[in-house]
Amino acid sequence: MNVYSDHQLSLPHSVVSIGAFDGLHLGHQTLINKAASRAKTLGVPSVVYTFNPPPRSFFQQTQVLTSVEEKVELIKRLGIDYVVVADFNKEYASREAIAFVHELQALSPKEVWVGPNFQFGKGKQGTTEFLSHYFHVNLHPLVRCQQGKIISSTRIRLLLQKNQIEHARKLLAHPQMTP
Ligand SMILES: Cc1cc2nc3c(=O)[nH]c(=O)nc-3n(C[C@H](O)[C@H](O)[C@H](O)COP(=O)(O)O)c2cc1C
Ligand SMILES: Nc1ncnc2c1ncn2[C@@H]1O[C@H](COP(=O)(O)OP(=O)(O)OP(=O)(O)O)[C@@H](O)[C@H]1O
Repeated sequence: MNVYSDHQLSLPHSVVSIGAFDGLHLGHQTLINKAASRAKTLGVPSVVYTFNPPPRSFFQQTQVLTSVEEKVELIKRLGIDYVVVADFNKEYASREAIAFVHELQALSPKEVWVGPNFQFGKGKQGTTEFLSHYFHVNLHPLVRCQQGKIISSTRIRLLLQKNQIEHARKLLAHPQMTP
């Protein structure tokens, strides 16, 4: 698997999944696995486009669940061909949504896979609906835990704060943590 910074990678075709993916929890893994399986079916490379630090930690100083090294390692284990890790800083966050679209166009995605709550661009102005004007966007349903609650990095952070480590681990479902 090859790792790139933003604006470095250009591909003739691909399937791309996008997100902060902090923690690379079971919901993230399911989304990325789906995108990877679509890439195989279409015979094109799979790309994960992510951000460092996670935007929520940049703006709200939230706890970071996985270092960028851990996140890249976990993505590698999912059998992804390329990872783009964008430096998320003040300059990057102030880019318009259309600038992000132009960057994605360099990857020539046949399909883009995100969750229904994905937003991007300055002030979160870019919606999945906006993205779908430019790409074939597939919205993966939000993965839930056994009790039916949506799995999210925010929920895992809260569990860790409450010292519910085992529960958090179950939702993270990292390969080395499952028996
Ligand atoms: C070009 C670009 C600019 C962004 N600017 C902002 C911003 O101004 N404020 C903000 O809260 N998030 C911003 N984000 C982060 C997104 O809101 C979002 O957190 C990110 O795309 C990851 O999606 P996810 O949280 O669904 O994983 C930006 C993202 C991109 C790609
Ligand atoms: N439970 C889930 N099932 C499927 N996809 C998800 C799930 N949670 C997030 N996603 C998708 O994965 C990508 C990364 O999302 P993100 O990093 O914002 O996750 P999150 O867990 O919702 O984080 P946070 O709680 O910090 O907002 C986005 O495209 C998002 O829509």
